[in-house]
Amino acid sequence: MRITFVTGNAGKLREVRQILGASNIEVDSQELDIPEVQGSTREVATAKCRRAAELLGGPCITEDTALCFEALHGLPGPYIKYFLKELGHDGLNKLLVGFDTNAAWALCTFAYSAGPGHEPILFEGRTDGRIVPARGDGRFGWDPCFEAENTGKTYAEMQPEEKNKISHRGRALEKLEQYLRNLPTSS
Ligand SMILES: O=c1nc[nH]c2c1ncn2[C@H]1C[C@H](O)[C@@H](COP(=O)(O)OP(=O)(O)OP(=O)(O)O)O1
Ligand SMILES: [Mg+2]
Repeated sequence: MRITFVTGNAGKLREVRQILGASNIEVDSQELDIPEVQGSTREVATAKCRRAAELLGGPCITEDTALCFEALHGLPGPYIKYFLKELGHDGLNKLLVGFDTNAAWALCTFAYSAGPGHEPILFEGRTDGRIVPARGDGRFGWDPCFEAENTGKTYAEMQPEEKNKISHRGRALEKLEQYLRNLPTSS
C-alpha cells in the first residue's frame, strides 16, 4: 500500500521510510509548511493533520515530535523545534542547570486522516531518557543530546536500525502500521 506523509523534515521522512518500508508500505512525501497551533501534543498533532488533509484533498499522515523535560513539567514539549533552533544542543543542557534531574522523554504523535472532514486518529510512541552534552553524529535535530534509557548511548551514537527499534517514532509507527494494515479499502 501507499500513504502520503506530509512533512517538511527530511530526517523524519528518512526514518519513516526505513521503518514502514520494511513492512511494504510505500511512503510518498509532500512538503507543505503547515502552521502549528499551540496546545497539547495531541491538539498540535490533530490540527496539523486536519489541515494537511484539507490542503492535499485526500488521505494522509502527519507527525509531531515533542521533547519533554521532567524538571520543566514536560516543556519544551511540542515547542522543541524553536528551542533547539535558538539555543542549540548546549543551550538545551543549560536550561536544566540548577535542577536536580535531567530526565526527559521523546514523544511522537502520528496522525492519520482519511481525507478532508475526517477526524484524525492519533498513534503515540514514547521513549524515556535524559538530556546530556552532545555526543555523536549531529545530522538530525536533538539526537546528539538525548540519551535513551538503558542504552548508555545518545540517539546520534546509534545505527539507524538501533534507534528505530527503541525510538519514539518506531514505537508510534508500530501502532500506525497495525491500523493501516487493517483498513478495509487499503490499496
Ligand atoms: O527523532 C528525532 N531526533 C532528533 N530530532 C528530532 C526527531 N524528530 C523530530 N526532531 C526535531 C525536528 C524539529 O526540530 C522538532 C520537532 O518539531 P516538528 O514540528 O515535529 O517537526 P518539523 O517542523 O521539523 O517537521 P513537520 O513538517 O513534520 O512538522 O524536533
Ligand atoms: Mg513542524
